[in-house]
Amino acid sequence: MAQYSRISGSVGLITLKSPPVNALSAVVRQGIVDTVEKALSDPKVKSVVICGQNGIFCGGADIKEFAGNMSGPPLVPIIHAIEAANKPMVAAIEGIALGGGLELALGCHYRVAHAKARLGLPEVTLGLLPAAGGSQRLPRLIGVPAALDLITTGRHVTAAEALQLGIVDQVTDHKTVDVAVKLALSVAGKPLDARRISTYLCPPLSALDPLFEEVMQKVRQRARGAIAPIACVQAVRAAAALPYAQGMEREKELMATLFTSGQARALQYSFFAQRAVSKWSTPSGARWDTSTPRPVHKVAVIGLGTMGRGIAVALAQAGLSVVTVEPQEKQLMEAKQAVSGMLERGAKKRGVAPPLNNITYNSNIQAVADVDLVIEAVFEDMALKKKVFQQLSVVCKPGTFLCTNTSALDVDQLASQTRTPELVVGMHFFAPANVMKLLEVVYGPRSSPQALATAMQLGKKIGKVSVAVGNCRGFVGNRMLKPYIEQAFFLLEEGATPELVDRALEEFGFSMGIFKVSDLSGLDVGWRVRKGDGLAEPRATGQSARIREGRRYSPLGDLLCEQGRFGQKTGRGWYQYSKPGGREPSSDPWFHSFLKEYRAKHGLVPRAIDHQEVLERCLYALINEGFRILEDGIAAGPEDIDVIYLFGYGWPSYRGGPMFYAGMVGLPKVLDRLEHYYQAHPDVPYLQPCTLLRRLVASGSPPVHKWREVIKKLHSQL
Ligand SMILES: CCCCCCCCCCCCC/C=C/C(=O)SCCNC(=O)CCNC(=O)[C@H](O)C(C)(C)COP(=O)(O)OP(=O)(O)OC[C@H]1O[C@@H](n2cnc3c(N)ncnc32)[C@H](O)[C@@H]1OP(=O)(O)O
Repeated sequence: MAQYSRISGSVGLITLKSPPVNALSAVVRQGIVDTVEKALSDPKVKSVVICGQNGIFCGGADIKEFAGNMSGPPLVPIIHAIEAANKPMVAAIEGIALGGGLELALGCHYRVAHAKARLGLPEVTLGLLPAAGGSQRLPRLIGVPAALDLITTGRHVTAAEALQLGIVDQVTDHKTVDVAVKLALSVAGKPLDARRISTYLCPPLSALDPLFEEVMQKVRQRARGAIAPIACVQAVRAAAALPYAQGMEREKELMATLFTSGQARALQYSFFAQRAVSKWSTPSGARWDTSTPRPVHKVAVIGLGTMGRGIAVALAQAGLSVVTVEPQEKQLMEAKQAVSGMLERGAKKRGVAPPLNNITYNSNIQAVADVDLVIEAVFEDMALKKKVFQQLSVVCKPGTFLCTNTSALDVDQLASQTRTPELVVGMHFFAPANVMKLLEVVYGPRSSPQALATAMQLGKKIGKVSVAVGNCRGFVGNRMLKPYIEQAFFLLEEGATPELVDRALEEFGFSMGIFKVSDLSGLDVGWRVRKGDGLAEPRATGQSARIREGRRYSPLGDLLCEQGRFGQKTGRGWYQYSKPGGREPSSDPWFHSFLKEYRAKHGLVPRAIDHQEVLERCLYALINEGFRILEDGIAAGPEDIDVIYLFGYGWPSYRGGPMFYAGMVGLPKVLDRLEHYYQAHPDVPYLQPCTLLRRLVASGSPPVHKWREVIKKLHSQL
């Protein structure tokens, strides 16, 4: 709703009231219509201030409404009425003015922002464009290049930047509403024509066409298949080229296409999924709202390899006190230099002082005696990790949470090395740990709800999207990756090339195909794991060379590693590079003839494989494993899996995550294709459709937000 009052004798004050972010729901929009009418018809009122309650101006349109039938008064005429008013309208912006919230403010004749406010048009991140006049008013106000930047990226700007760009007229450290009222009093009765942004001409550009061509090219490259950024450029182009009314028509037309698109649905789903994962629960009944985290001020990081360094940086940047431990003096010194460099570069980017003093460097594990929480990040070796946990159990003060950054090992085995297994959880960061947003927080059967809640809270504090997951080999992300990679290997055996597989995946929207990713992260990583599992040993030639434990196995990755081809770091992998450490992959004739020989040796007759098959086999195998994870209770819901893939594995955001994507494709189709491929490859268990998928299809393929009900029923029957 919106509340109306009159203050300082002649100022009408309209307060948006719709917690938590004063989104413009139908009720709020109706409230604005009613209160604006009241203010304009009250002869005592000479000017009007619009603000939001609880220090928040407005978070934009109510995103929840987009999924249903939109009712209530539309926003565009409301903003037109405000701009056309014959009394000065002033927006008092505290907290945030985003999307429709900023568009509402742009309809006002003046804008005052609090110094801590953030403003932006983030519609593009929801698969939309600013269709309440934002795409037409912002370029008229701040010029085409700056508007293109804000609208196509959706980035938020600070009040200071907004002032510099000309989005707001004034920034204050004091009470924003008081300052806005003062301004409203001072401009009462003054002419308003020059304050109506829709009447402005876009600041002229010498070469409009080349500019838009250049921007469009850049945006297309960055968007990698997303349609909203393209539509945003087209809408701004209309602002630059057309009179306002025609520009608004174009804005509406473009929005109509986006509004009903699958991409918008996916992006809006992922907005809510991101928030849903913070409301975690476990099969044993622990929940986010009944578990109290303990405050964490001082954290230790054990091991300063690549992961440990990134974790230390992330913690220090969030203002935590960090104790690092690296027993090798030389490694310790190198790490100190590297970490300081990372902190300095990060601080320079953010325009703050580097938090160098937040970190101490130690070679003795005794240094962690008084920390609140430890994150172990030593080499991925169970025996080594067990030793560290035994030591931690002795050295740390009682009550210290002990976390491991393992990417796949059994958290419970590590917990059993300590006297307090209830305080042990996994905190699985993704490389580079100071950049990647994802954190898998892994609870074992003995982890306490408080330990889980504390790790989740710490993740949030350091800016991660944290997802609580159960303990199993590879947890959620890496467990699902296994069938995906396996299919990619099989496709090479059957006739595909790394180039073909990667192209199909990149056209789908991944920034890199699986073979390029494998070259980047190092083929030896998977090789070590396979060797540890007893899979990668040389076998006799013939049939048995491609069978392990009764199932189909491709030794292609092992064979490359045996040749010392570890990817980018050795300059050779699935592709070749100009030098060891080179970054630009190019097709490698050696690999192609090796593959040819390999197929011939194993009697494999290559066939034509198209993009469709690549996508179906790689992605549906991954999705099938996702269903198994849900079945096993390792992830609480499809949103958890999707958020993990969106933030940790480069899944294209406009496809919503693998589980959402399965729903978009249609569960019956996914089931049908898996059945087809399993029939063709009965020695590949990952292709066998799992029970939950079958159950969902049998229950009419409900939408993704209803899957939890089916999962619950399935669990109760098991
Ligand atoms: C044939 C078809 C024709 C089509 C024609 C269609 C016509 C339609 C025209 C409509 C034109 C409108 C144009 C305007 C569009 C928009 O405005 S889109 C929305 C733009 N705004 C945003 O993207 C902001 C989104 N929110 C955020 O970024 C953050 O939430 C925040 C505001 C910065 C606050 O962050 P934080 O403090 O970290 O809190 P959160 O946990 O993120 O959020 C708290 C709760 O608030 C909910 N929420 C936030 N924003 C919205 C919103 N805009 N709508 C609904 N709900 C919102 C969020 O989900 C959290 O909820 P809970 O999890 O339940 O607590």
